[in-house]
Amino acid sequence: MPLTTSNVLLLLLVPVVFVWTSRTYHLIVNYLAARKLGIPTVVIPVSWQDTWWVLIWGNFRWLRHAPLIGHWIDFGHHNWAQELRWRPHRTYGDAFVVVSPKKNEIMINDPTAGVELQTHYKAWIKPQPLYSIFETFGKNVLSVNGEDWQRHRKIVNPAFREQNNRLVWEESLKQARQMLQVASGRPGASQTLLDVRHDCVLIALHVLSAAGFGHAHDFDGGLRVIPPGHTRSLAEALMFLLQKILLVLLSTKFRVFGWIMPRKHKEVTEVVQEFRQYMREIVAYNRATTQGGGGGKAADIVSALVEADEAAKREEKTAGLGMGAKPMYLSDEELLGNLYVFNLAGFETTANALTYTFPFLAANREVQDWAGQEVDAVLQGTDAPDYERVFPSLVRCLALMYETLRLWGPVPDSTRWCAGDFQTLRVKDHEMIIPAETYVSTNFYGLHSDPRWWGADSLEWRPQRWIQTDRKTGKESIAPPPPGAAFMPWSTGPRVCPGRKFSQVEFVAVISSLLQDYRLEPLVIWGRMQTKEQARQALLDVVEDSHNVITPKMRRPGDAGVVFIKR
Ligand code: HEM
Repeated sequence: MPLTTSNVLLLLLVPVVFVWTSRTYHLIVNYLAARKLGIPTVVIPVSWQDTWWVLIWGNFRWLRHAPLIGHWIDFGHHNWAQELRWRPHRTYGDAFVVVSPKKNEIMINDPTAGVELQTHYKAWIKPQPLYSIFETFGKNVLSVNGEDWQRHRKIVNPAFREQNNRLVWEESLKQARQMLQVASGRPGASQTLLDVRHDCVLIALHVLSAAGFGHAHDFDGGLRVIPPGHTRSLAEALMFLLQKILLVLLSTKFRVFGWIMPRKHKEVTEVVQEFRQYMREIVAYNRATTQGGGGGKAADIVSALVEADEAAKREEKTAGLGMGAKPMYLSDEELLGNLYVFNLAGFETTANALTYTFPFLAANREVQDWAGQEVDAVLQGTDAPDYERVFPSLVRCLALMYETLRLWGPVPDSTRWCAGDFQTLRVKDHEMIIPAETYVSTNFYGLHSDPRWWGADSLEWRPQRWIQTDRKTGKESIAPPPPGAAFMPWSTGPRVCPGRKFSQVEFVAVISSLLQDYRLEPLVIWGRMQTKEQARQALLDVVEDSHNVITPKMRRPGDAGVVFIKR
């Protein structure tokens, strides 16, 4: 065939027509399947399941309010729940299905159905296409299902014991004090929310390094040091892996990526290798120290994990399981996979909870004084508050965390699909038969802020809502969510976050250290604002203008800030 212009055009057109026809076909098939569910449908031509669209979605954000196609942009983003919360459910109901050429996704904003999806982990499992993103270093407790998950969780659970929480407490106090010294020593004791995020990330990284991996460092310097035999610090490697998770996925899963972007591929390969080496060294060290079995005295997570794994190996030997029987322990690759996930799940989540709490505190002086009263009464001026005595009494500090997670938790929605060919799911009086490979996502942000359950002030940060007082003793404790509501920022049921208490202890230690010695005020950034009230409003605006990069992130953290006032 001669290479004429019309032939070239034809050659280019053929794949376009093929892709278009195939997508239209799948859209129609999916639409017909969605109709059978008996709930409202929203049809979109592109979705977050199209990788290419995820990469360019941001450029079309401005079209969100355009008539007719605005909702393509809204629902075409994987974390629309973060921005829109419960609002689309007012139009489409507490269960509706988003139909695209990829897989159908049912969105749920019903507390009972949401709890069922999280709790019945055998019927509603984690979809592999979504969770394989967390398997760069091996399968792990977060990503697997069924019997495999039970094996992982049995070995992971003992690592999160009270002994470990005490270590988290002590390390968090140390980090918080050092951070407060650095922060209050900055010019004018003031910082933008960018500095706040930076400080909170460093605290969380250091606490995880000490209480998770047995390596304690000082706040200033610490983890950024490059040990002999390495080319990057652990902090640097970790931040790269977390912040470029999509790049890491593309580079490790698709060989073609290396041909198209050789420089990026090389960088990813180096960082992955570096991180693997760190984790291998940590495991080797812990294996050596737990040799002989049962002798592990260290309180950090990894030593307990390695100890539990070695114990499972011994148990298996004693039980004399025959050839072909499934192992009871974790392979080396699975061990590494779990260490990676502890890093991923353990630091970004808590760092975020702290980062979002600072601006709210600075904008609400009365809440600082309210929580500060408790801190003064419980700590009574001591510099070394004892974990067992103090932590359970700092319920107002914990209420601050609940309230921040209610509005800005790290996981805006949570997706499952059914095990087997189908499952039934009831939303109020409507029962659906949900076929295999249909995503079912619980809208956490909707459930946590819908005014039907949380009242007219549902979008206000008001930690007092979490405190109840015993009429007889006057003792305060955390109140349950309002009647009919569900609150599950750490998920719920057997797959509830094993690091829940770890994160609570860390948060309370940091916040109580802050309130013991300081109060926060909104920072007036000269040239941008003039009054304290404008500075306060800027804090709230910057928080509200968040997008989602693995977890919620403020788009303009440099546009508002806080000042540390010594008491
Ligand atoms: C504010 C802090 C935290 C929040 C809000 C949080 C939230 C969550 C949520 C929602 C899940 C369920 C995820 C899913 O279903 O896909 C989860 C699972 C998990 N989290 Fe956390 N997390 C926090 C801190 C931590 C910490 C500090 C660690 C470890 C050091 C940790 C380790 C894990 C692990 C290993 C899982 C998987 C559990 C399983 O599937 O059995 N998390 N977390």
